[in-house]
Amino acid sequence: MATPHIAAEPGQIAPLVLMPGDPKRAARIAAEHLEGAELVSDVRGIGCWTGTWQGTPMSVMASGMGVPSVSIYATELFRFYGVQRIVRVGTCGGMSDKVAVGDTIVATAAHTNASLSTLFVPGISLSWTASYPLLRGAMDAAATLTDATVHTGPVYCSDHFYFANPDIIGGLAKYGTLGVEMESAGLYACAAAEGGEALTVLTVSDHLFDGSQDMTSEQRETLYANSVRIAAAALLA
Ligand SMILES: O=P(O)(O)O[C@H]1O[C@H](CO)[C@@H](O)[C@H]1O
Ligand SMILES: O=c1cc[nH]c(=O)[nH]1
Repeated sequence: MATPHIAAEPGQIAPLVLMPGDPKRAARIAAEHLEGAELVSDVRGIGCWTGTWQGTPMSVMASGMGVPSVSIYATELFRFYGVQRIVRVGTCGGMSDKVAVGDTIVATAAHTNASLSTLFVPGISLSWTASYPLLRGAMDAAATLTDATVHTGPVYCSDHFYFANPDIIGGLAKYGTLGVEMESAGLYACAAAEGGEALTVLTVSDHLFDGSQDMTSEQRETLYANSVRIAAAALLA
């Protein structure tokens, strides 16, 4: 049975899902990395392809931008399609001197200004964290990549792309936050709520402290090779 946002029939989406934000990146990943990829849903232009990765069924589906969007897709995948693991393959802005444009960040946790941290348990601001088995699988894979610079640590999942308050960015950077993006907390929250597993792997596409090496929109769509390799290995771990 289809959901309001996904047209696939039960069984057409694999238990393992790669989830970029950008629908065009999803199409590219499916075309370049999945064998026998078939489009199984295209509601609102959010394509979902299912094929195999090294013989194991895997799907690629975009999340769109922001916590509300990723929360809809992640919830419907976990709750109605039997999805067990979702790994986001995204981009982020660097907000630490330790990371450079082109590096990869594996997000162990997600700070957020989104309301969902305080929606679930009255009086408590919940911490959103990655699934440990996925995190371990990602780092085992990262250790084999000699051409990748991979960092682990918390990221900031922001509800605002253009509202880069210097006090917030500076404060989060002081406490070891590596990058800013817009979906990880929503994904981790939905995994926690639905009993699934989730991880976020990010390519640093620009840097908040030094914009000289920032990627173009085309580079953000296409330069994800290390993130995809790490994300797929995590799904298969
Ligand atoms: O490149 P994606 O995966 O979309 O991720 C980042 O890019 C978008 C903002 O440009 C937000 O979705 C942010 O999280
Ligand atoms: O959300 C995002 C994504 C990439 N770069 C940013 O600065 N923010």
